[in-house]
Amino acid sequence: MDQDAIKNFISGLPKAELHLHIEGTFEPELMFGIAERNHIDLKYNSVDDLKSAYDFNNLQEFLDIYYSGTNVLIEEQDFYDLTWAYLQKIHSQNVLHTEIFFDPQTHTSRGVAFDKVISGIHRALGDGRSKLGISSFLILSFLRHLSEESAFQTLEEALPYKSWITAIGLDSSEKGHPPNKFERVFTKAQAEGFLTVAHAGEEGSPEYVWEALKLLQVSRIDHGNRSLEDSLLIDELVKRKMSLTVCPLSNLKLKVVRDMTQHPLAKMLDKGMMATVNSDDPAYFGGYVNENYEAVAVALKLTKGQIVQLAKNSFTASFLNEVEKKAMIEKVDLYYRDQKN
Ligand code: HPA
Ligand SMILES: [Zn+2]
Repeated sequence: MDQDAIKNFISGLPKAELHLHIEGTFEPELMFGIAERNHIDLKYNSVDDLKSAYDFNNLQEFLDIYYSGTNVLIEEQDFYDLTWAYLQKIHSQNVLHTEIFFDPQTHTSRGVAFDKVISGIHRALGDGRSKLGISSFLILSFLRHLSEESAFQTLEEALPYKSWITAIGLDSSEKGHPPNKFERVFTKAQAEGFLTVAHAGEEGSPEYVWEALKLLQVSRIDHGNRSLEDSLLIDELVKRKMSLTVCPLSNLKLKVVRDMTQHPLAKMLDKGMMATVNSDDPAYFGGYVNENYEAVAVALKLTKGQIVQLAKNSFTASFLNEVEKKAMIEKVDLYYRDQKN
């Protein structure tokens, strides 16, 4: 398959996205627009000036810029606009279902009310459903560089909005902030009925993945790249059919992998792991879901069958119910069959 054929095949393929930080979809053009209407000065003179700062050596260098970009988000409408722009974008990429992280502490710590953040996102997701036919779930993610107490407080603030939130996640600076720091708050979250996921094994050691499984009882591991360093862990992940939400362009931009040809995704699939492809923070890493599929498909010379497997995995690993999953997977099969004829 040449590159155009791969691109076309991926673009029509029905997909789900399971690892996406809504704050990471903040495109520079929208950032400048919202900054202006909120009368906030960005320290960059232009979109190009801002984009030139998107050059990272590790996760922390990215996070510093990512958090500073959120400073212009103040009103409910800002969170709506941010989410709506993302939904329109993925609609053009044939993403039928998305499960979105949001980081409330990034906003509440600046004095923006939890209600404004979640109401704007929730309203856009409702419009995504009614106007674009995109189904979605929301995942509240704790910032792991902050304290356990702050996570407990955030969970408390979320309880009145329980019906809008499907799962609790864990993101931000991984090293030095192992999952065990959040065991008690995740236990409480589960008792309140939330599912759990956690970023683990992006920069952190395989031990962080073990902890996420055993202490946080996660339904998915976000990233999980470094799991491949531990053969017992690989066996455990395969046995549990544990899904990994892998983010290829993120891994490249944050230097988790040296080169896309070295990306562990092919190895994960070979070993029978439930890997999925996602965009993480598309406005910062140079691509949405389709560009992530394309990058790995080309670099790792994936077959059409493997690309289709990734799309099916994205639905299998989602929080949709079994009937919904089956219907989505049938759409993938139908597409593949049509493409063969
Ligand atoms: O890839 C990530 N890792 C950890 N925290 C994050 N917050 C946004 N993206 C990420
Ligand atoms: Zn992430």
